[in-house]
Amino acid sequence: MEKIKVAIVGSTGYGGVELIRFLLGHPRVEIASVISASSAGAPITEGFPHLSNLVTRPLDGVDPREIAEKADVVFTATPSGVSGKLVPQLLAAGLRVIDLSGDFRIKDGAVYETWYKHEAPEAGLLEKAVYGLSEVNGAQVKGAELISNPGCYPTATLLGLIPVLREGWIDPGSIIIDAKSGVSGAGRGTSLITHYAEINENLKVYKVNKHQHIPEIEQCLSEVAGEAVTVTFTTHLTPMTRGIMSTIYAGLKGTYTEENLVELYRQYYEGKPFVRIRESGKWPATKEVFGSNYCDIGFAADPRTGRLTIISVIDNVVKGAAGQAIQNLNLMMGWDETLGLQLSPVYP
Ligand SMILES: NC(=O)C1=CN([C@@H]2O[C@H](COP(=O)(O)OP(=O)(O)OC[C@H]3O[C@@H](n4cnc5c(N)ncnc54)[C@H](OP(=O)(O)O)[C@@H]3O)[C@@H](O)[C@H]2O)C=CC1
Ligand SMILES: CC(=O)N[C@@H](CCC(=O)OP(=O)(O)O)C(=O)O
Repeated sequence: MEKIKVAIVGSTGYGGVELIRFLLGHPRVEIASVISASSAGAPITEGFPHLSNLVTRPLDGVDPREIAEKADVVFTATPSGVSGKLVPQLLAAGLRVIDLSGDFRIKDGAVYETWYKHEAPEAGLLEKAVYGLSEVNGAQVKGAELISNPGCYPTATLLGLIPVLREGWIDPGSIIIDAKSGVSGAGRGTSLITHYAEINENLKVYKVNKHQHIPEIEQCLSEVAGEAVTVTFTTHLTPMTRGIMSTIYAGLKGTYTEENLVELYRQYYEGKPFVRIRESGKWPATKEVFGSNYCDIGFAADPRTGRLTIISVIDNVVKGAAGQAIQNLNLMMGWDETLGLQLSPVYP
């Protein structure tokens, strides 16, 4: 079977290393270049012995022309601010790009600058970038030149909310999202907040009303609802390595049972292999998706308060980053979207 060649910039970060893990098992992909800004020339196995005998080529430097000579598609698993400057050069060199950062997700540059606190990429590229929420935007992803991979919290939250919002079953002004993440969501760099002694046996709230994923969630929900939607979104850091649980509350506009919700979601996600809907009264846990590309969703509808609770879980490094990026590569190329991603969650 003919293979395409891919390169990974930021291959020494959590997202990059996870891309390598899945792409090594992808039947239609050859990893042509693993790239590092700080360790070019060194073998990747120096920092990641678990890749011994699996990735034998040394790390390449960040040179868009060289990358274009080796590869057809490049993943940029680079920090926000870095992607915004690098991606235009990669596109100009003729590459197709799947960017994992937040730099191309927000269509309005001024909104981006308010939340990310640095300069937005050029407006034309923000317009061109396809927001790669695979289950929702798969048709636009096909053939795209630049895919902006969604954030980890937005992935769990939007997949949990879109069907019920689109159907008009909830009040768009009533949405509250309470989300928790494992520490790998913060990337591989060390910081006091993710230091073992600070997070072990601890639960921390952070970036209250200031999280950079708020405008991304609101942008997508507003498109779905056809009106401006604002949300209350609170993030927590938990003492686990991987996993996101997004617990979402909204006021119901009618009397809907959990059975109605299960049916609605199963219909909406029919033919979408990575979204699994729990039956009534069963709620998903982060361990049930650990190491996999699944998003599992469950519900509780409370007739006493008229409120709906949606619980949506993903592995932040997989469905929240590298896995969805590969799903988007598959959709971009017109392949079966599960190629290279058919791993069950790790248990126990
Ligand atoms: N971790 C997660 O769960 C998620 C992460 N993301 C986003 O994906 C991106 C990658 O995240 P993650 O892997 O966790 O981050 P990490 O901090 O673990 O890795 C980022 C990598 O980027 C590389 N890098 C840094 N500066 C440059 C530069 N100037 N040019 C080229 N490469 C550079 C670094 O490697 P080196 O110095 O070797 O080049 C580093 O390994 C980020 O934008 C993040 O916000 C999105 C969803 C979820
Ligand atoms: C636990 C943790 O710190 N998570 C990070 C997720 C960041 C991320 O994924 O960055 P993007 O904006 O590129 O999506 C955070 O809350 O900022």
